[in-house]
Amino acid sequence: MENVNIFRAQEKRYKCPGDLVPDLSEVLDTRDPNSYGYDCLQTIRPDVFIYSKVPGLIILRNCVSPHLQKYLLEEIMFGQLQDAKNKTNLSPFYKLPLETDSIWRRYYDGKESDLVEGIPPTKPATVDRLIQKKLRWITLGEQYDWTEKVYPDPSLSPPFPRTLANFVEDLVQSYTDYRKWKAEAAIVNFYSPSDTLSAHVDKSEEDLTLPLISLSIGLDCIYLIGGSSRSEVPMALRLHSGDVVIMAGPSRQAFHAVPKILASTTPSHLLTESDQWNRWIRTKRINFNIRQVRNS
Ligand SMILES: O=C(O)CCC(=O)C(=O)O
Ligand SMILES: [Fe+2]
Repeated sequence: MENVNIFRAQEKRYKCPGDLVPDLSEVLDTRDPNSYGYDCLQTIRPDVFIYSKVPGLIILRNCVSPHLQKYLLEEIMFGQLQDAKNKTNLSPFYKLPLETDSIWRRYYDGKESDLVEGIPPTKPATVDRLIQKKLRWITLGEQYDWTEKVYPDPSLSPPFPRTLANFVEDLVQSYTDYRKWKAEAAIVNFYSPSDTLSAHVDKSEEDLTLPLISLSIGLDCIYLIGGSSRSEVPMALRLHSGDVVIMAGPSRQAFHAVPKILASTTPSHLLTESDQWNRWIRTKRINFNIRQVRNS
């Protein structure tokens, strides 16, 4: 029988309020050769690792260049977030201004105290609160429906952003056996230091053997990944800005979670001359979680 408490105990172990740091002594950090479990890592190319305890998982250390990290963040905030076709967790609850008057644009231009009307019974909220706290995800390409847990008719979806697709398709081709893998949908997760993502398996895609690829930008996090049930003890991995994880093979259907975002770990290359940008990025981890949805 599944003992859900085994995974949950590890989530509890790392989860702690905001700026506090949990005990990292059993967390694998690919940037620290003295860290726990480092000797179990196998280097298959410089900066590319596999880990015997999680078959199929590929860790690409520092794989997204600083330039591309910034480009992807700017494209999300100044581009995709302004387009009503890309759904966010806020879409059903607020009358969001879009295009050049988007909540991001207002925030960025110093109008963070502006109120945005809620769709009743949701109360209005300031632009600052929406950007800093309430925006948790946006979908790109095929728009996953979180309520029905399905991907609706693809002909209604906006196209998948090309730069991001080219980048991850090359990685999947280089490091897995899937030569024709296509980026069709992404969930972009925004986390602040007190946010967590609880244990789950992503299983709405048609072919659950096709790899899933995940880019981390901004604050470091602790990422847990176990096996096919919550009874297996997960490994804890510290992910840094620029790291990529490919969940291929058995790891594609493994339980995983993000119990902790580590405050004050933003790399300086993500800062700009804008105070508003810096105030936002200093307290965020942004995860691009990319899938092929359809059977090839
Ligand atoms: O934030 C992460 O690294 C993982 C996100 C995730 O598992 C998901 O979006 O399904
Ligand atoms: Fe996931």
